Amino acid sequence: MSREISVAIAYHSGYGHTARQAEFVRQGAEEVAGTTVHLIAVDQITDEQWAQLDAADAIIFGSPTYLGDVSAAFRTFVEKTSGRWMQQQWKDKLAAGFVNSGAKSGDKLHALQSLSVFAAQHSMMWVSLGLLPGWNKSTASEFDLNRLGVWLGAAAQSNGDQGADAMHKSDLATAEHLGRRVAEQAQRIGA
Ligand SMILES: Cc1cc2nc3c(=O)[nH]c(=O)nc-3n(C[C@H](O)[C@H](O)[C@H](O)COP(=O)(O)O)c2cc1C
Repeated sequence: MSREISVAIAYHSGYGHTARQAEFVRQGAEEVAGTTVHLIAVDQITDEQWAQLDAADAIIFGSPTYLGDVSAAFRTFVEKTSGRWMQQQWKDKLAAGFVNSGAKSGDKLHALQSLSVFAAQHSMMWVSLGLLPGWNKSTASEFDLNRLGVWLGAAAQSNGDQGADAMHKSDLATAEHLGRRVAEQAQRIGA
């Protein structure tokens, strides 16, 4: 039997690509019965949304990769959590992350590692992607889930000359998978 849980997605997107990825994370979490999802753009965060973060069972963090790390706007949000960090207010909440970049690698693993260290500083419990890598055999397809072969979270690559509507189907399905997995884990831990 499902219980009521809440999953918050706290993300930044400068040009809309990571926002679209966040939408798919939301869809995935909403596929799990009993889950309420709050989608929060951290550069416009309101007091009500801070309260949603504080009340969430799980927070999924998302950022584009800018110069090999999370964006400055995401980092501003990170620093704004320091009061909560001092009180360890988010201790034992589930956490997970997703990142996006222009290049296939683009050093986005480093941005994802920043998200996981941020979660660890809050003593949160990190949920990995839970997928084997795709697109890594002669018979494989670029439309496999996890085509970019990341374990720590969900990754996406967005062509620099195209808008968010052209994002790769695999990356969006991988983002959806992450949202679903986090909500399932929140359900399981709460059971
Ligand atoms: C300031 C800046 C720095 C960037 N640095 C990187 C980078 O280090 N690696 C990379 O692959 N792409 C980099 N990009 C490309 C973005 O990661 C890419 O365009 C991404 O889709 C932007 O996401 P957004 O639309 O959510 O802001 C950079 C873009 C900007 C604007």
